[in-house]
Amino acid sequence: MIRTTALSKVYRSRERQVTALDGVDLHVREGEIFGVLGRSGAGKSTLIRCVNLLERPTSGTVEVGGRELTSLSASALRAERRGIGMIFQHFNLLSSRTVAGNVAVPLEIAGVPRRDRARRVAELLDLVGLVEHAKAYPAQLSGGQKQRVGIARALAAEPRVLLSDEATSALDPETTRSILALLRDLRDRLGLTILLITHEMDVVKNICDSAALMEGGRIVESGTVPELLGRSDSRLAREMFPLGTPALLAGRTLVDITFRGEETAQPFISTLARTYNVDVNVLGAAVESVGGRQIGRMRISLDGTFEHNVVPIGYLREQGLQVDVIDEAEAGSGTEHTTSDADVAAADGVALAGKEL
Ligand SMILES: Nc1ncnc2c1ncn2[C@@H]1O[C@H](COP(=O)(O)OP(=O)(O)OP(=O)(O)O)[C@@H](O)[C@H]1O
Repeated sequence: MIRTTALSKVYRSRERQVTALDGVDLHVREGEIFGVLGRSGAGKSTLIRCVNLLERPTSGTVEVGGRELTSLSASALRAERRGIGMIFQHFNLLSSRTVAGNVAVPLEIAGVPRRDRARRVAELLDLVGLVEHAKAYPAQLSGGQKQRVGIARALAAEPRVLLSDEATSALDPETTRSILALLRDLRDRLGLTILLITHEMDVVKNICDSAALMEGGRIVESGTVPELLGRSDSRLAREMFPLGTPALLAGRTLVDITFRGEETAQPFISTLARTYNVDVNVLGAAVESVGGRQIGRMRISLDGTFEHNVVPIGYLREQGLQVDVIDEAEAGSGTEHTTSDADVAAADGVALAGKEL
């Protein structure tokens, strides 16, 4: 649905030049929610602004819905942009207009007749749960309500694509969750494709089907969340589902289990303990339930050395779980044999807390 090819953007001023994008190949599939993560200055805003050509790339191409935007005339580009809505961190609402008045702006620009406009605005406010606030002014709204107005306005022209530029960064965690739930619901109901940029790992973890990590104007890692989880070297997966540095325990085997939605670990762990009569300790888990399916990682320790546990580990692998046995090279400094399982569990915690890049 969205494809950028070898996208580059160089900002030049008299004193210096900055390469904000350096050959970005991005592919967002139709109907997915795709999150781009990265530290400040990584190039995220430039990328999203290049997708609807608010910013002209220095080189490379941008395709949205099969049309190459970079080759369109100004008027054809204006028409294509109607199919791309955008929401912003600071909402960008007109303070002198009511909620309904703000949502009506794109319809007025598109020349929609007054009666149709009123009907469409009512539908949009219903969609975002703001019917009762139609006559309120932005100053009378909470941050979450303002962002709902921003979302309704972005959807006014019935776009197929929604771009979100740090849309929840100015909101508290609970409001963030409700806005993310709204975005997911809108994607499901309207079949939207959503590209969002964020510096919050929790946003990606909560709603994204796919994610990319940007650094220095490049995409250094990308894939669907299950694909990323399947890569042992994925930084995004480690940040999303952190288990901490493993600490080896004398006479026990440490194992990391990754499950990607097709299976859940817990029933297998119980079966494992019963069938093979092994003592299993869960040392840490970073698990999220997405659409009724569990994805995440879990660290367990099994009684005995690796040689003693070849069969139970084989059993876990046969269940379709990704199983990584941790050896000394990967373990952290806590390898003293006095470390107890309880210490390790306390150190790892059940890592569900928010994490920022
Ligand atoms: N209009 C501009 N003129 C010159 N340099 C710019 C301009 N916009 C961005 N840059 C530079 O391009 C680089 C990427 O900036 P960009 O805003 O895309 O990063 P970002 O990942 O979105 O960061 P943030 O999360 O802080 O917004 C930075 O070095 C920034 O200083």
